[in-house]
This record gives sequence, C-alpha cells and structure tokens, in this order.
Amino acid sequence: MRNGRSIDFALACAGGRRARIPHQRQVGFQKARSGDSGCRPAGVRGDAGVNAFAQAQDRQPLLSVRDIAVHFGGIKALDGVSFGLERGQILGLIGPNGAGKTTLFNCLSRLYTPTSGDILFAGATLLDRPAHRVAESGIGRTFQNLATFSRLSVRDNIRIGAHSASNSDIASDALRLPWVRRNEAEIDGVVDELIDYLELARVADMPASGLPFGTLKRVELARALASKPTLLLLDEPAGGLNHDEITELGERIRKIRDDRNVTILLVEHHMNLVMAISDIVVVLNFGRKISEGSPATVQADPEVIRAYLGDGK
Ligand SMILES: Nc1ncnc2c1ncn2[C@@H]1O[C@H](COP(=O)(O)OP(=O)(O)OP(=O)(O)O)[C@@H](O)[C@H]1O
Repeated sequence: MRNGRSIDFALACAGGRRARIPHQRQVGFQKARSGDSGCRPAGVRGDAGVNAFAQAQDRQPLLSVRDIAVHFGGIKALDGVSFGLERGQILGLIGPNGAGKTTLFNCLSRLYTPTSGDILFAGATLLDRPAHRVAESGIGRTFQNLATFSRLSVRDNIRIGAHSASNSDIASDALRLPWVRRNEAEIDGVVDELIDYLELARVADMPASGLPFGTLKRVELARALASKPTLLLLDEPAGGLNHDEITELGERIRKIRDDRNVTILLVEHHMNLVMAISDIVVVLNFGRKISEGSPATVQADPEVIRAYLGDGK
C-alpha cells in the first residue's frame, strides 16, 4: 500500500465502515425552493409551459469536460480527460496523490487554462471566461484551505459571495442609486436565509477568526451558495473534519443538491464520503481517466484497485 489514503480506499472497497448517510439517489431536480427566483437558468426545468428548447437544455450535460490536457513543462498533469456531469448529479473526482485532481479543479474554476481540449458549461465554453467572472456565470466554489476573511463577521463573509454575483459597480454603489438599494436589500435576504440554512445564526455577527474549523467550513459553503450557483465545486470539503462532522457534511451536501437545485462536483480523498453521496465517480491516475461510473462500479474496477493498492509486485 502506498499511503494512508490507499487504506481508506481499501476499506471502502471492502464495504468497511461507511459514513451513515441515507442513500436516496435522486438524479435531477425534484424540489425547488419556494420563492426561488434567481439560480435556475432561464428555461431550465419546468413549469407548465416547458418548451422543446428547455427539454434539449435539460438533456445536455450541465458540464462537459472534453479531452482536456494540461502540461507543466514535460509533466502531463492531465492527458485527454473527458466526462460529463448531468444537472442535479453529484460527481466525485478521486485518484491517488498526483493524479491530476487539483489541476482539473483549477481548470474548472479557470485558475488554469488547459493546454488543449474544452470545458463546456451549460452548452458554452468556459475557457473564454476569466476566473473572476466564473461566479457570475453560475459556478461557485469552496477552497481546500479555508479562504474566509478572519476579521470580517460571518455575515460579511457570506455577503462577499452574494456580491460576486451582483451586477453592481463602484460608481452606482457610491451614488446609492435606487436599484443598488434594492439589490442590497435582496442580498440581505439571501445572506439571512443562508445563515439560517447552514445553522450559523449563533455566530453570524462574530468575526470569523477563532471560530471552530467545522463552523468556518459551513461559512465557506454559505459564501459559495450566496452567488446562487448552478454548479458547486467543492475542494476537499471533508479535509480536517472529524468522523461525525463528515457524516453531517455528506447529509448537508445531498440536501443542498436536493433543496437548492445545485449540481455538485467534489474532489475528495475521504472515500467513504465520496462513495456514500456520489451519483457518478470519476477516477484519475497519472493524469488519465481510468474509470467512471456508479460508486459500486468504480469500487469493483480492478484498474482502480490497482491504482490505489499497487499490483502487489
Ligand atoms: N504548477 C505546477 N507545476 C508543475 N507541476 C505541477 C503543478 N501542479 C501540479 N503539477 C504536477 O501535476 C501532477 C498532478 O498534480 P495535482 O496536484 O493535480 O494532483 P492531485 O491529484 O491533486 O494530487 P493530490 O491528491 O496529492 O493533491 C503532479 O505530478 C504534480 O506534481
């Protein structure tokens, strides 16, 4: 075995102790929040008058990664990786150390531009959008190492996420134009709702510094959700959490998908969590996709087991 993560994967393969997460796999949106107006792209999923265009949009994957390659000098961090993610699915991206997960995640959040290939989001290429415009196009993310502002209150940290999706500008803000005031009132509502939803009321007006790690992870989740993303990218959300917190996190991720019509892609080393909540698992090794399918399919794939455990030679 190569490392502790291999042991974790072996346990998951062998049906070892699992996060206790009710598994009601639910692909597609079943529930929409009442009063939810903003986060769903126009024409997607329907009321009575669903038209052919909306149906066609529904059928195409929300995210299409097409033959992506990323080279760092002579290193092929990613080498022809393709997969799709349907609306309403949870996709777990896994692989041993150095497999290319972070590189792929950074391409999706536009921190990296692939050497070749394309990434389509809602049918349009992502590659012509700079990283700072990704949130406004409907993609939210959390960070492996918390990226909260320690001196700001929890409430203000969450507000930052909501502002990243607003179309306000410095001049309009300074003039306090009527539409800016309406916008601010709307943002207040979004932030209040998220404070409630992620059980942060008790700490809402405290500075982020000094709050427990698990609480800060929820703040970060709230900030990512404040931009009302269609696609949420989670970078090792279980990192640093204890067993009970990971179980709770798994339930929370599924609930977010179901309650808020959010499609989710997570990069995660914690196999029990990935296998318990994912609809689809994509496995990378040395920059290539070696397996893709349901958690059961992937766990039984000899190539995946070899990648994690070695071939015993
Ligand atoms: N900025 C970079 N410059 C050069 N090589 C890099 C860079 N980023 C990643 N790599 C290399 O690309 C390969 C893939 O790395 P990546 O960090 O994407 O893997 P990973 O699956 O996220 O690994 P881990 O699980 O350890 O975080 C590795 O060989 C790594 O050393």
